[in-house]
Amino acid sequence: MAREATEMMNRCFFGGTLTPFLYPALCASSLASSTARPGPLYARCNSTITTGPTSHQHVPHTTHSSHLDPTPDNYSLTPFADRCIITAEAGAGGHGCVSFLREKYIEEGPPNGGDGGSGGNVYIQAVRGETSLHKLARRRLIKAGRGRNGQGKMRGGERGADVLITVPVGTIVREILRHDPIADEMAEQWRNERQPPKQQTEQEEASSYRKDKWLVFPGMVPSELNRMTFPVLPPPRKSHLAALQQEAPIWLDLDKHMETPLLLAAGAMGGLGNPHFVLPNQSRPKMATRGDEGMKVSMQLELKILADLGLVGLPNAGKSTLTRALTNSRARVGSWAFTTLQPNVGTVVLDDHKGRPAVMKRGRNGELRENFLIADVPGLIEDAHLDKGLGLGFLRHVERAAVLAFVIDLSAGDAVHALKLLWREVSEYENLQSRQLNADTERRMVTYSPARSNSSNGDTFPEAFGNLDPPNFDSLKPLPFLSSTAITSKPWFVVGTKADLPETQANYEALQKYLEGVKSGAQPHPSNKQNAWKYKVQAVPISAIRGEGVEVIPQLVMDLLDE
Ligand SMILES: Nc1nc2c(ncn2[C@@H]2O[C@H](COP(=O)(O)OP(=O)(O)OP(=O)(O)O)[C@@H](O)[C@H]2O)c(=O)[nH]1
Ligand SMILES: [Mg+2]
Repeated sequence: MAREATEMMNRCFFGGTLTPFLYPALCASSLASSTARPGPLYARCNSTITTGPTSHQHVPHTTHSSHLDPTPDNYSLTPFADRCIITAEAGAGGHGCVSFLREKYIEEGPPNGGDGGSGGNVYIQAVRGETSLHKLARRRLIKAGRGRNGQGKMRGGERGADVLITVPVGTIVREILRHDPIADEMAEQWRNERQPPKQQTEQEEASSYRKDKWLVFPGMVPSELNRMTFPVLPPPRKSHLAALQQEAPIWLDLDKHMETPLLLAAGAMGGLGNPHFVLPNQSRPKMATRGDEGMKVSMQLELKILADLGLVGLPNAGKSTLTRALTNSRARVGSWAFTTLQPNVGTVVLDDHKGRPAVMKRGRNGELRENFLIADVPGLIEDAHLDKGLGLGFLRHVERAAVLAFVIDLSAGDAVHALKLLWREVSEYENLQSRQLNADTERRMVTYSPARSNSSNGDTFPEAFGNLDPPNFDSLKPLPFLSSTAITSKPWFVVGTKADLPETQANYEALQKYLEGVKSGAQPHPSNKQNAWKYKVQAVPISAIRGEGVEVIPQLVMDLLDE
């Protein structure tokens, strides 16, 4: 019985986009030929076919709340943030140690101070379970552990603890600022090496005491310190892990679950113990170097939910009720505008072995899809693209949805007008995004100017090269751009909700007629854009509050995912 009904429903729905349960008059002829059984059909969300009130009957107003018609206080609210700025600081290195061997009969033993441990690394990983950036937004500074100092008896310091930043899948990471003391030092040294050699006195050759670099034997008096000669400072060092570090500036689009973390900032190197400074004339050096300071990277994190279906609609259209009807989510539902203040993500289970018809769909790598994600965002109002209402801030979550569903309240006036209004806001948002992308591209463009050749003056190449500034290799490479499909080229369909209310049928029919026109090209695409997707566009009438008509949506979404 259930199978027959579903088949018939599909035939009705996909053949002429008619629904026997909501608007029986529209489907009467096709039903008459396909079924001999009398009585209206009701297909509920859980696929049990029952008899219920017909469309002209009012929904009996009951005081009982249910999953689909909950009381306004029946919802779950999880903390949510989709943007934050964090500073990741790699661990500083531990200091080297000044120590000497002390044993019986060995009065003045050789130096045996260990090296400092290197600092901890900062990693990032996009994981499936995370849904929000609120935890990171609260922390702001994320610091890896400092390496421990070296100790006597040649004992090296322990490494600093690593930190792992876990973010939801769909997070975009952009570097804002970077402070890398070792890279700065290396650049400085590079420049100095290319300067014409100065006449240095022997006194200058040996480095002087630099408090930020040297650590001296405890108990040393200032006069002794002044008399001390310090060896030349060892060159700046980077940990071998720094080679795996993300290139500057960091620009990541973490749109897949990551099995292994990605290194953002490698920990700094520890200082050198006093055995490193033994010289022929100084067998007992009383100095060690301090550990390096860790690098700091400030980044902007932005979450753009990666849902398969994004719901776009005016406030109070019934988006959250539809999310509840399709999923187990407990999005807030209320009969006023802006009930939803933050995006809700629900998981639509395609086959939960409870009688819901299995929707067959294989993913890119051949595995059977068991579920898909649906993003319910706050309602859009007119001029949302000018940052009115809450729309603009949340449109980024539908921007990356594979399929868009325009949810339109059939009982709230002209549905075609509402659809055009929604499309206008969405396409304005898209224009805004492309303008921003162009500005970004311009900012990142590198103007190529060939190096001036001085060969006519008889200069040799290395000398001519020596006069140039150090090349900034990072700026020479084109940075990867975030690939995103234009919103207007995404497949979409319209969900006409509240079809259980009286006098919605004419509105639905007008909407259906308009969409036929769009599909055939008689009407312009509601976004007024050329090449916008319109091939299989259709409207689905539903009553989310009763869970009627919603069962066709999963199959529709799965079909459109291939587009
Ligand atoms: N009769 C009827 N009422 C519905 C239906 N769907 C939703 N409603 C009612 O419409 C009102 C608004 O529903 P919501 O789901 O909160 O609407 P929304 O689009 O999420 O609203 P915002 O979050 O404010 O944008 C609630 O009172 C629902 O009970 C439906 O199919 N039929
Ligand atoms: Mg809502």
